[in-house]
Amino acid sequence: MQSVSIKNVEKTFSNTKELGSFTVFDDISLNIQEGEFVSLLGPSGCGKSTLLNIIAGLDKATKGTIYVGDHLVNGPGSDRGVVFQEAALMPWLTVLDNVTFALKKKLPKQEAKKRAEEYLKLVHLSRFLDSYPYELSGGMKQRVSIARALAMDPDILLMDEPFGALDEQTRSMLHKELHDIWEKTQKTIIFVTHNIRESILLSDRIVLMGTRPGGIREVYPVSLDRPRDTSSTGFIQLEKEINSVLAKEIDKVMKEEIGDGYSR
Ligand SMILES: Nc1ncnc2c1ncn2[C@@H]1O[C@H](COP(=O)(O)OP(=O)(O)OP(=O)(O)O)[C@@H](O)[C@H]1O
Repeated sequence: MQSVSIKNVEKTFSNTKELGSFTVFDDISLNIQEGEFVSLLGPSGCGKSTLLNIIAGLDKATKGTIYVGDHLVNGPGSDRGVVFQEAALMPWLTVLDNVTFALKKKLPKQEAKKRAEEYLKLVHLSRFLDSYPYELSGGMKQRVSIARALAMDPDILLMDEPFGALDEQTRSMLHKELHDIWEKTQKTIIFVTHNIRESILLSDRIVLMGTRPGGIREVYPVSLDRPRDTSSTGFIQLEKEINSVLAKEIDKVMKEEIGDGYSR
């Protein structure tokens, strides 16, 4: 497994339609330990996905550096697997073939198939190997997408609101599955969300980001015992504490977007 070290990272988009040159955040530094589960939490537009994409190597920082272990990130790499909000499966391939597809580039066909089956078992989809994506629910598609990323055996799993489009029950089932997978595989996970509960349920640390100016507002270590109980005093207290800071950040965004007419 590997650590991730983010050093003085800035991201500016030049020539945006509305704002011209626009700096999303100007100086983000954060060290994530091997095997740690870290959530990036914050209001819409604060740059969570932008930061995740820079770590993934899908976007470039304007300034600063990212290291995975002692390796400088300058593009996508097999040490990092990404899971997005939409599963983006290949509709013409079965569940098994979707997971086997990329594996076949690095393993002989039979081995790739065996490995894909193993990871599909881990996400409880062994009965659906021959199904096509259109035959699956949203939660099942997301499980395929998690299996596909894990099967490549990356050191780091980067997840961008992976459960954001799912109903509450499915989301809660997948929280448990992801927790078990994380315990079993000991992967380093960076998880983007704007859901406070989700971040407390899953994380070792929660990094709260804000906007205008963009950056890290607070870092909350979560020391509650796992599996976490949403009705425990510690859970509720932390939820309240984070909510009071996040609500201020959201107000700032809403006032700026809607103007003086906005009130909570
Ligand atoms: N390619 C781009 N060109 C110009 N601006 C961009 C681009 N990508 C993102 N932005 C801007 O950067 C800011 C941060 O976007 P980002 O998607 O990272 O936010 P986020 O915190 O992930 O939001 P959400 O929770 O809504 O997904 C936004 O203001 C967005 O409009």
